[in-house]
Amino acid sequence: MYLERINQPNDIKKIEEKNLPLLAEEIRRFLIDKISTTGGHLASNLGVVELTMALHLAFELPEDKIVWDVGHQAYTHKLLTGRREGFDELRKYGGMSGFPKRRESPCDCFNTGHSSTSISAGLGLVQARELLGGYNKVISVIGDGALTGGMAYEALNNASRLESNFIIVLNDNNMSISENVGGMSTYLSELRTADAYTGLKTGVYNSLSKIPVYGDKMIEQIRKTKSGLKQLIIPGMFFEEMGITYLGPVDGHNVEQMVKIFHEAEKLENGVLVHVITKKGKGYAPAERHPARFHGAEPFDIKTGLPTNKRTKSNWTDVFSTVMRKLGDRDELVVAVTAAMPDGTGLKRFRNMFPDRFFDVGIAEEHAVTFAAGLAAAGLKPVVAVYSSFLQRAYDQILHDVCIQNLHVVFAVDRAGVVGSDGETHQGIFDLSYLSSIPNMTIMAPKNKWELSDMMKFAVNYDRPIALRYPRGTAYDGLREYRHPIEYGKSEILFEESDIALLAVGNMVETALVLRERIKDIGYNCSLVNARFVKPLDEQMVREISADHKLLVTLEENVKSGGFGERVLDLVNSEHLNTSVLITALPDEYVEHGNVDILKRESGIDQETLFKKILSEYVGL
Ligand SMILES: Cc1ncc(C[n+]2csc(CCOP(=O)(O)OP(=O)(O)O)c2C)c(N)n1
Ligand SMILES: CC(=O)[C@@H](O)[C@H](O)COP(=O)(O)O
Ligand SMILES: [Mg+2]
Repeated sequence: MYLERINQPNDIKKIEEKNLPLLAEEIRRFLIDKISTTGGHLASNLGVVELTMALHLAFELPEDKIVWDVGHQAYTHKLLTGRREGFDELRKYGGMSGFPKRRESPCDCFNTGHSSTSISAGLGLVQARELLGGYNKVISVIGDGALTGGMAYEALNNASRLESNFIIVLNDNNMSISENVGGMSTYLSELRTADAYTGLKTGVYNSLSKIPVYGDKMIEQIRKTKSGLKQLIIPGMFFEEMGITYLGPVDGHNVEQMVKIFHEAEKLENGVLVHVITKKGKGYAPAERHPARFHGAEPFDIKTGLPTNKRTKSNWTDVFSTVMRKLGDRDELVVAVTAAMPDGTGLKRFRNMFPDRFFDVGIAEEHAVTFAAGLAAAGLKPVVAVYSSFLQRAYDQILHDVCIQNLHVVFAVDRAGVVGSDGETHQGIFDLSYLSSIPNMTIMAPKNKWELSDMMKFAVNYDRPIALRYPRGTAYDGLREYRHPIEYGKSEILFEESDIALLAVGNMVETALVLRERIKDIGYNCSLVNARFVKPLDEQMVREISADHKLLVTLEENVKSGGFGERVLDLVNSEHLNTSVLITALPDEYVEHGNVDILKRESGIDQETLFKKILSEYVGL
């Protein structure tokens, strides 16, 4: 067992070269075995086993710094830096994160989770090295999918002036989560087949260099010519012209070749991009066949590749997916936009039915929003389906391009609230705050799956910026009989009594329903309001309910700061309404990874904690 011999950084260097393929095999078996029980990002990790080994062989950790873009592919890196035991608790509460974490190991030099940050961060480390010294090589590893993100180009542009070594490894598996998209992806496909031309390049240069005096000039001339011929002769022209040396393409499953090229790369005194070709899911047939399905896998049966836990109920995304298909059918102006998440957001079915009205723009949330603003300005009804935490990136585009112009863009904000095992980078707990602060924005949150459907219909028929947010996981299918038509800015009163009023946002209505039963069981009266609209706030409802309730309790799965509760409190205070307000929301903290129920408990928004808080508040009045 070679893997057992790896207990700390650089132990891989003690393994004989001839045994490295066996180590790679063991790593793959280990990852498949562990992830089949814990779940996790399997396909991307299987693809970079040899690449990671080569990096660890060529460089010295932690003195050299590897920045992993997104970071979902860093499992082999974790193994090779002595974190084998951590895999039993991978992505569990208190256990090892699924992403690089500086607090976890000195070999994790930069935290990631969101895409396309690695070149910027790497360049920062390089410039700091020049000023402060203290460490050695800096290597940013970025995928072809992540290279569709705008930040990557901003960083490349910035790196072009660099006069010291900075290695960028482009891990090209021709896949994002789904098929990769766009011009860069096409360009990389051409480069992938360009190794034939690498020989041509060397041959032409060798022949020319033998011609006295003029040979060198001709080589220089070829270098400067912006012709198609040059594209053939010098692969990687795009990067070369940016001032970044291009090396490759190299077989990302050949450790020896990669180590050699990394050693070449580290000799250069500028930015250098090493183009590495890998296969997503390598070594596990179901993942090779279905890389998207095994990108982020739930626990699965290794033999069949099928999920261990069969889903019996639809999740929120399924409901959104179905309603989008119906809306697309009914209204030809409805178009759909995703930033590289057709599977995760449920837009795949819309794409299959209406390919001309579906736009996957790559991992480019900022662009997605402004692009949608353009679509809306021309009269279409764009629905931007996006995860709450990824939409954070597009704050200015929402404000500057959509809301100032009051354009009709619908934001379907998925994964809103606590998402679980991806952890702090992915929790969707800020959207109510960041969206609420933008004038002209309307924000809704459905209590159950029927309301999600009704709200989507309402949103596409509205004519200004509008967002609705819903969580990850199973869609609530209770309270079916409460399906009052959606009225702009109006909440839905589900139970009207006195004493305590629970004002709940979206999925918190389900929790509030149980809380209400418990409150009533101990003898108090309790009303329950489904807020429906976070913005505009249903002020009339707050005024009326304040009149006969001593305590208003707001419930939301969002940080308190800038959330729904603060809006209610602000109204109560500013109008001196005769009631008290208890805001229940997430604290001003990042929520780490783990099981959603545990995380909610730790954050104080689980049913039990809420019950105690409400009672103690009410009794104390
Ligand atoms: C800003 C942002 N948007 C979307 C995602 C979701 N996401 C995670 S990995 C990924 C695909 C990355 O593709 P690539 O960089 O090629 O890595 P691979 O999985 O192919 O190794 C996407 C879209 C994200 N992490 N960050
Ligand atoms: C790494 C990444 O950002 C995605 O793969 C994310 O983990 C997907 O999350 P869901 O599982 O909620 O679709
Ligand atoms: Mg990829």
